[in-house]
Amino acid sequence: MTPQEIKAALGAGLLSFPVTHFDAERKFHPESYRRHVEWLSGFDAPVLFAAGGTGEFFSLSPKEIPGIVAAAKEAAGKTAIVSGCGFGTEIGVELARAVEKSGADGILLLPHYLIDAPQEGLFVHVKQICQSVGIGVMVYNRDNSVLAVDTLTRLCDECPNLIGFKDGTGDIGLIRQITATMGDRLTYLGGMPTAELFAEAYLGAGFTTYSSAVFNFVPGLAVEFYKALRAGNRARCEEILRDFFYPFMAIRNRRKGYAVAAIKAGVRLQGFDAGRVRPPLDDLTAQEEDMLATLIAPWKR
Ligand SMILES: O=C([O-])C(=O)C[C@H](O)[C@@H](O)C(=O)[O-]
Repeated sequence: MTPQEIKAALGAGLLSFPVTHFDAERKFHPESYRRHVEWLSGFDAPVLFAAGGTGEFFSLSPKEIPGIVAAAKEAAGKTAIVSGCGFGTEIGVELARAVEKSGADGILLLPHYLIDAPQEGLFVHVKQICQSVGIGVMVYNRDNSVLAVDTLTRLCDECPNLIGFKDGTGDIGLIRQITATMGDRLTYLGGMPTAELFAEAYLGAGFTTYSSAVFNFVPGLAVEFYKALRAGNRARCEEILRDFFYPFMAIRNRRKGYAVAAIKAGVRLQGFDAGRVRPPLDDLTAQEEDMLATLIAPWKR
């Protein structure tokens, strides 16, 4: 896909980040992953993100990621696949080139590793990643990698293939300034943990769409929420928030890392052999998994 094609696809609907499936030794488990991606691509998601945050990008070796992208491409049919990318600039450039060769339709650049950096350093980092590939790039704005409006403007001027901006800061003032300044130069994607909890506010701030982690295991419900939101059906959104998202949030908030581990548990509960999370994350306890099973029972496939 060209950068403009992936930009349009990103803006066409609800997005999601499949978990990465592991076997008993916590090695990538392609067969189970492909079955899951194939199931998800049957729902209304124009783009899926392989090896993103929910896909435990931070626990994968850069060598594993092109294979994960290739497996997602094989299983996804017409659904476009964007790959996670990140770490420092050197690794990021190598990884960006490798996933482009594996067929990725675009790249999501996650925050660089560990250290805080000045705006000029972030500018050079993002620019070098963009210039290393021909496919579209979107930046994930959060933690140690928050771009000021001026930096983003310079990047858009110098990198025609920078097509997307995903936000995980929750800083409504900043993101409104960005959408008001950059207009339709970028596609905007809400990416707070359990994005539905913030989706209405992000749409109000000019965002195009959001990514749903729970789409991994209750895709029908995630799509229903998305459609109700887009149709302005606030009553239905609030009902789904109360029946599903707030109880899910209570489980997710029990321990650090559950924004990913609870999603993987949900995928296992739907009958996929997704395996356990890799350290430094940890899995839900048996009791917490039972709570999740009760919550998702009405949406069992
Ligand atoms: O990198 C990631 O996996 C995300 O931040 C996307 C998730 O889908 C997030 O939006 C969520 O938890 O709903």
